Amino acid sequence: MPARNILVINCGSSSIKFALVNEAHSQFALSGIAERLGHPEALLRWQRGGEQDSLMIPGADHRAALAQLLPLVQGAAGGKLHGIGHRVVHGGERFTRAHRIDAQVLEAIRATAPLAPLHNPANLLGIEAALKLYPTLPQVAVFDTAFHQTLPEHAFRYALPESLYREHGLRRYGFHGTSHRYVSHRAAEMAGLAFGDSSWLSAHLGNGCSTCAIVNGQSRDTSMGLTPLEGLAMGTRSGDVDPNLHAHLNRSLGWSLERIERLLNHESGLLGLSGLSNDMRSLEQARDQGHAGATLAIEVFCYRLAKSLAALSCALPQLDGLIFTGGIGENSPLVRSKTVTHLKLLNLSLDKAANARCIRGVAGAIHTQGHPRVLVVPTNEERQIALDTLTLLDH
Ligand SMILES: Nc1ncnc2c1ncn2[C@@H]1O[C@H](COP(=O)(O)OP(=O)(O)O)[C@@H](O)[C@H]1O
Ligand SMILES: CC(=O)OP(=O)(O)O
Ligand SMILES: [Mg+2]
Repeated sequence: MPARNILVINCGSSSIKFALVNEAHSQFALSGIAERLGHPEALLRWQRGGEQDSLMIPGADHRAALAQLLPLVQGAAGGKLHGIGHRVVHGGERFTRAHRIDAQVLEAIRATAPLAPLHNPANLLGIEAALKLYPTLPQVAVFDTAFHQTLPEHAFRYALPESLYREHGLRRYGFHGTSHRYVSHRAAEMAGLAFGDSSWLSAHLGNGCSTCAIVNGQSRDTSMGLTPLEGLAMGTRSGDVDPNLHAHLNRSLGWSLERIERLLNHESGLLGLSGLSNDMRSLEQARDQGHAGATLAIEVFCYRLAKSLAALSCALPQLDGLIFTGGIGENSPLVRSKTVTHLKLLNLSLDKAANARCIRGVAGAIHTQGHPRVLVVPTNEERQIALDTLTLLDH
């Protein structure tokens, strides 16, 4: 049987990230992004075999952008596309693994939308547009939350009255599960350990950031909660704040819920602290030039990350290694070094040269000999989504 092609779609509110994944090749045949959807300056950018290209698609919505994508995808797949895998951020308690999309699954994703108002409605837009455009192709939903459904109750419950959990689903769900699962599996391979018999801490540091404790192949605790706002300081998200902040801003400044939601999701984190940028690359450059806001933003980011990792170590019987992944985790020796400096009580220590070497997709061990493993493992959510999609289509 020839190697199969899966189109992977990660739909945001104003963008669609996509990749054409072939089960036999680690490089994507095609990948790209359609961004600023709904705006006059909407743009489709893609790369294929080292070549980059772009096309203005003024005013295109999700469906129009997908319609533009299809010929590119079909061309790169040689006319042979086996299915579509969709990233869905929130699957609630219903989904513990990937599911073939049908009317019931769509309804369940819709029902979960109030728990992820920034993510699930966008994911649904992508799925509905793809179903209309490609009605005969099998389509699969792969959930960020699914991997975390193994959290024990003492880790997933908030200290709130039980009825809020039972009647309204208020609990910690966790996100980035596809990435934490992929990198911890790879880390076990790199270390020569069995995934089912090893314990890891993982830090996924992209625009959204989260940590996870993985024991014997299962997620046991994670830093994100009911929504992807809880936990670490991120690009534009605040992470943990005092729960009384909402009431305080409302009473003392008269801010509405919408205003507070915008503050915490879009104006905080690295951007809010630095007053400059949500992009770690820009902040590192500004820090080198003595920018006080950028310096503080990086310090807060790393300290909070270390604090979260130390807290999650409570969920581990032993530590077989700490994993760094995501755009920042894979590319910033500075963030890795500052974070590990706060974790001396976990006996962590980095090898300076190895830490400097692991950037731009280079995987490797960066710890000092005789200390617990620290690994840089490039994530590949698209590949994991494609593999989950193929596994489901095989059954
Ligand atoms: N060389 C680098 N040094 C520091 N940070 C980097 C570097 N390259 C990328 N990043 C950071 O990675 C983050 C984006 O991560 P990524 O995983 O691509 O995001 P997303 O969650 O959108 O997939 C940004 O903060 C970006 O600045
Ligand atoms: C769940 C989440 O935070 O996703 P992203 O990192 O793609 O924003
Ligand atoms: Mg990414």
